[in-house]
Amino acid sequence: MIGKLVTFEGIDGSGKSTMLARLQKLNESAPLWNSSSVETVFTREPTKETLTGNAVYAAIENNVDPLAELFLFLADHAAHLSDTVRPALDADKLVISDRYSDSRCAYQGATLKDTIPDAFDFVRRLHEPWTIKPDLTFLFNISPEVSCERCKDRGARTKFERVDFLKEVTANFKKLAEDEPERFVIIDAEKPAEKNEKIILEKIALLKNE
Ligand SMILES: Nc1ncnc2c1ncn2[C@@H]1O[C@H](COP(=O)(O)OP(=O)(O)O)[C@@H](O)[C@H]1O
Ligand SMILES: Cc1cn([C@H]2C[C@H](O)[C@@H](COP(=O)(O)OP(=O)(O)O)O2)c(=O)[nH]c1=O
Repeated sequence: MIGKLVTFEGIDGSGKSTMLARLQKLNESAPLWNSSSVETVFTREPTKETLTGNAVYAAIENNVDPLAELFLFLADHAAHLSDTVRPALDADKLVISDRYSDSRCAYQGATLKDTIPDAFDFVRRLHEPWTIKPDLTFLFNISPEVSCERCKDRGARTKFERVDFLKEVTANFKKLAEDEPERFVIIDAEKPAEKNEKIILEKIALLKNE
């Protein structure tokens, strides 16, 4: 495996999809990786229009048992690795994923905290034997209040978009970033996207030379 894996993490409405779309557009005119635009793969978790991704969205909408939900998210991660991430890395590509394993530690670490002892660590350890670790993770940091304000027009799209819950998720993301400071870059996601795009492009350029 010789490509590089970059992930975007953060609570709902922190601007991850907006940034991914900006980079995708930029990549069409000025390739981010090597000489051709096809050498960067833009992807996401939960995956879209796949068997496992559809199962995850159905689980979120139907309030299934949180442990069952975790395993659906994990199944989607396994399928994402084998269908998209591993083949792209094997072909020396840059992979940029909107959400990845840290979302599980942060969100399911919170949904399971009253049912599983040390849920955060349990979720992290479930990934370890088989996941592919990102080379670089941008953590889009906004307050849960701003997040909910930005998401208010999404209707009942996800049950996770509540200030008290997002505070716990934020604390879990913070813990992940503290544990691996060399992998994480914290982005002030309340700042304009243009400014953050510049920071992200600079870090990706550095990664290319590693
Ligand atoms: N840097 C920013 N400043 C202000 N608003 C932003 C910024 N980035 C994104 N937004 C807006 O916030 C909302 C949520 O952004 P989105 O990219 O969908 O977040 P996410 O993918 O993290 O859920 C959208 O309406 C988007 O236009
Ligand atoms: C990938 C992932 C997402 N989620 C949650 C975060 C979102 O609230 C929801 C749907 O993800 P997503 O569609 O990426 O939402 P957003 O665009 O708001 O970032 O699923 C988890 O709880 N665990 C996970 O492992």
